[in-house]
Amino acid sequence: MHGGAADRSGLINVGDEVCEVNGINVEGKSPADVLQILQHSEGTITFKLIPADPKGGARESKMKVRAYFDFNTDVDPYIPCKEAGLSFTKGEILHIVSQDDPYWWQARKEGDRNMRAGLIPSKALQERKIIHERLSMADQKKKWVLDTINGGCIGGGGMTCLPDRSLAKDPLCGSLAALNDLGEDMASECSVRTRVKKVIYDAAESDDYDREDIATYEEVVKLYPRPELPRPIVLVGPPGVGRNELKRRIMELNPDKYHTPVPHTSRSPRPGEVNGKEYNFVPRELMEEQIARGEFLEFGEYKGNLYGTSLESVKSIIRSGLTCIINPHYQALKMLRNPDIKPYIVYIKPPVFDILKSTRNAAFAMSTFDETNSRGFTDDEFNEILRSSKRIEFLYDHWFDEIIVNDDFKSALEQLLEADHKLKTEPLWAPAAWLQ
Ligand SMILES: Nc1ncnc2c1ncn2[C@@H]1O[C@H](COP(=O)(O)OP(=O)(O)OP(=O)(O)O)[C@@H](O)[C@H]1O
Repeated sequence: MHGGAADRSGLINVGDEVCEVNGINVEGKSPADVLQILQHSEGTITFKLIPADPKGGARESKMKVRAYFDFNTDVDPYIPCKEAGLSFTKGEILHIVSQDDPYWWQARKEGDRNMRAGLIPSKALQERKIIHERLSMADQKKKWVLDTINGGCIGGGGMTCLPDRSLAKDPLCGSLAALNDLGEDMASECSVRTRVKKVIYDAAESDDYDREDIATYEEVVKLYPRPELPRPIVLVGPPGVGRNELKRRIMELNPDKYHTPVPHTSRSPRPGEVNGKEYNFVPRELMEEQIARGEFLEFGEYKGNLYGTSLESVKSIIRSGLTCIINPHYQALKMLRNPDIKPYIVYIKPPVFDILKSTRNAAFAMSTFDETNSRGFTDDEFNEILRSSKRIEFLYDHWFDEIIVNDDFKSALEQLLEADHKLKTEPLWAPAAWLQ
């Protein structure tokens, strides 16, 4: 292990061949056999080695990654040696020091310079675990449907059938509970979708595509602030959580610093509307062509007219040296997260139901689920906000640079201003791919 006793002694190197341990010939023996001998040895241990080519010694890798999952060495059923494992939580930065083994990499936590390296699952191993997890979940759902039908639970005498939640305890099924909740959410979403939005946006990519992505590790580097090209702030969150209000207020506080792109529309200007101010008015055919070419971050149709935000409008604000602030539909994240834009993604999270309801009611907040915006939120709508927040977190939380809980509005705004200050003054971890 990097940083372990053998490594620190400087006497044993990667590639050395072990011939004898305490005088016992171990040629042809497996590593497990040699470990047995070591476990039964006391005091000084003597190795007889054939040294590897001194010039061919393994160099410590400099790769840093952000972990996109939690790993707990105490509960992992596959780790060859629990004591040698390195537990971590989602979002932590790990310094990968060795990828020699295809299944178990060696890593240190960023900043822990003196710490001995520990074993972590390799990308390939973690991907296999996730695929296994998804397959067992699909099997479980199939089994549940069959059991339900065979057991006569559908319409059967008031009996309630629920999927077996105990599976969530299996370490390989760690996110099963989240997925089950999600399944229920999707079913219940249908019942709440009676709302009419002012503008219904569609993004080019679908959620299902994103769910196919297997998030394990992402190589990261420190990105230094460039005042001439400020990174845009992207506010994501469930509809109705308050992203628009936060964007409006931050721009009101600093009109010379923050800008938001002017949306495009295919509808004709109304009296008094100026092209490039309220909207960029474009002919429908042109907007359709631009959408087909993938030039729109998000788009949708409302009352026969197209509306959307173009990628170019975001880029032109960045080039002007102003901080672009946008609150797109969460499906636009995939398109935004690229080296040209380098977004700083802030997730606006709703507080728990009681606080969500009391803060919004106290502020006489207007429901964004109501087309006329003339009434408060209903309990169903608060629940819908919470349900869609769970869904967004499940799909995209590994991309969030910052999470702000929007309970008290003033404090949420302060946190957003602090986040922007950090963005402008500190080097922050970002995907290495953005610099290549
Ligand atoms: N922390 C808060 N406390 C009280 N009211 C709030 C808070 N945050 C937002 N609101 C109010 O909630 C309502 C909805 O906010 P907003 O329009 O910003 O939501 P949104 O996330 O942009 O939703 P949509 O994407 O559906 O337009 C507004 O009336 C806003 O003033």
